[in-house]
Amino acid sequence: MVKAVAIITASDTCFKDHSKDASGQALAELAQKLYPEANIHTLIIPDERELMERELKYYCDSNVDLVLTTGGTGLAYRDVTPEATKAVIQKEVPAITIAMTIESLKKTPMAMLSRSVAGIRDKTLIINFPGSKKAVLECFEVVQPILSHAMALLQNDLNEVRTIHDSMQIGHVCPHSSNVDVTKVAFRPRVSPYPMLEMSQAWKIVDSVMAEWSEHFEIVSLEDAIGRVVAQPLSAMEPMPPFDASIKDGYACISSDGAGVRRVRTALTAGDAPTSPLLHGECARINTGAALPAGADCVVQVEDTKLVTASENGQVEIEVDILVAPKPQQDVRPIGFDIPMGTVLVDKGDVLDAAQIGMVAGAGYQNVTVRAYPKVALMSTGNELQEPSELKLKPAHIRDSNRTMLKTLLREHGYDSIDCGIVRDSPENLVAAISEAFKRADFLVCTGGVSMGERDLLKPVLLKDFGATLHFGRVHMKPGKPTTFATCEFEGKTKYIFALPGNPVSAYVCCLLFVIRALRVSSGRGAAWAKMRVRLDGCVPLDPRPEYARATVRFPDAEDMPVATLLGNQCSSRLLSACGASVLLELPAAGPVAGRSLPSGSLVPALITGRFDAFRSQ
Ligand SMILES: Nc1nc2c(c(=O)[nH]1)N[C@H]1C(S)=C(S)[C@@H](COP(=O)(O)OP(=O)(O)OC[C@H]3O[C@@H](n4cnc5c(N)ncnc54)[C@H](O)[C@@H]3O)O[C@H]1N2
Ligand code: MOO
Ligand SMILES: [Mg+2]
Repeated sequence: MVKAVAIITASDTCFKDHSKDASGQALAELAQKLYPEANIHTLIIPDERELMERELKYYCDSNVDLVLTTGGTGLAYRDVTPEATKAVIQKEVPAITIAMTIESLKKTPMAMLSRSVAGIRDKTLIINFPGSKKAVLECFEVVQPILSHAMALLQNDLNEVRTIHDSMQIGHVCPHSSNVDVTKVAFRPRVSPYPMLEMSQAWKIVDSVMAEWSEHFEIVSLEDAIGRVVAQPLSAMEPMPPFDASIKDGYACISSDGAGVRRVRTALTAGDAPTSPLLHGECARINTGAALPAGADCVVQVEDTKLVTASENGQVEIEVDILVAPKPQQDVRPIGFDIPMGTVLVDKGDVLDAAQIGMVAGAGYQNVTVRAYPKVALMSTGNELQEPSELKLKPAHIRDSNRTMLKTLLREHGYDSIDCGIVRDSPENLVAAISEAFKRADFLVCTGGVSMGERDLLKPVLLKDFGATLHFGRVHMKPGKPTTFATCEFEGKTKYIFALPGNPVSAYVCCLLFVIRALRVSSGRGAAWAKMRVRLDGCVPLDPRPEYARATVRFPDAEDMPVATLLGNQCSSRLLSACGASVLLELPAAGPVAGRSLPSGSLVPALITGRFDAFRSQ
């Protein structure tokens, strides 16, 4: 267990201006990612041997597990980090720096000029890294696989050491190995072998894998086209309006007649076909949307007229007075005013909304060709699960809430799914059910069985039985840490697997953040959720992992920021914390300061994943 890591930057330049310390910053981020629960201490000192020795001793004697230095390893006069390190270590571990050098030499012969040292003082491992960010990133990748084992050896953690040795015997140590023997529970890895990716990396992977999705098309009726992505443009085959139409209820006139009394020749309501042309001195009573008679070039609204004579029974207007001289084209929509013929009504890539669908319907289309959605299969895994409809709960059982939730969540975002039921936690059951799901769908979204328990079999089954490529198996996020994304070839087709954690809130959040994102990318829509900044209306404790906290939002005043209220306890099992959520607050990780919280009034980014008609606040 790594509780504390220290990063020391040795550089005269960075000591004067801390903002220049890119390599120390990079090391701190890498260490935090690898050991999210650890305290990370950072320090910048000038290239002074005595100072370096003092700080190395201080951290080692304070029981820091790992000290990583950056800088001062070269040939310059003031480069003294290796000398200081040699002075404090009791045993050198030369192969660590040899491995780093071998790897760096593949990139640049300059690696020959690094004099890095690695060694141990009591129970602390010290490693010198070069002073550039690029070199730090490359060298860290080299040493990362041995760090946890080295820590376990130094801390005399016999269990951990034995597990790693055993798993080396049976081939467990490679994170993406398919050689996983799920029958040997004692030899299962006790530390997750899956690298913990940052959210941004995980999203990048999802986006790039889904970008490979081959486009398919389907024809759907306009009524089913809401939210779909247009694959073939549609153009107006006729102008809108198809005739000169009145914009007002009034009288169609000849503008050159000016103001004055007119004989009311006829009455035209919407849908009436005009008969003979108007003559000078005449007008036609007309309604909004009706076609103007030939000869008329303007409409005078009824408010600007006065009755002069009418039939005795009041049924017929005979003469009206036009009080204001009209202008040509006044209150007339000429042919094609709204949509000229040939206008592109919807273009390739448009995401259809109700207005577009109405416009296309108005142009005479009944169907539209859109990007096909992937077929999605939904499956819950777990020996403890019962169908929600079962009347009585068996001992230690719960009803499956995830499947119904995910089905409706997907539907809310426009995606149908195929129900593949509940699958029990055994390799045979999982293999049979996953094969069946692959026959029916392109995407498999399943929940449960992705963490560290001996019944968490999804990852080994995907790797061993389906030869899947695991793109990631852990993400630095809460909730959803063990979220898994894999692809595999099945009967000549690529299948996309989102194995979400079983905890209902984790399944909910990860469906929004990964599955819906992937569905959007694969159907040609933008990946990202719209974001806004909100003001917290209470103090919010921070988790060691970056957190997607569920909250409602209110808009107190047009001038003010929207205000977010957390939906109670954010425990991953408590689905109440997602009920009525309008947003997922993007809370930062607490970082090295344990117990850190954001004070009330802090501004945080929020992903808009829900509606704003939330009914609850707790
Ligand atoms: N030793 C460790 N244990 C756990 C870790 C870890 O890192 N080390 N991670 C925790 C985290 S974080 C999560 S999230 C969960 C993920 O668990 P799994 O994906 O393996 O899911 P299960 O173990 O099958 O179930 C977890 C939880 O959720 C309930 N569940 C499962 N399916 C459903 C469903 N369809 N409807 C309702 N509730 C469901 C299940 O009963 C469990 O309570 O692992 C932690 N453990
Ligand atoms: O990541 Mo888990 O989803 O915290 O409970
Ligand atoms: Mg589990």
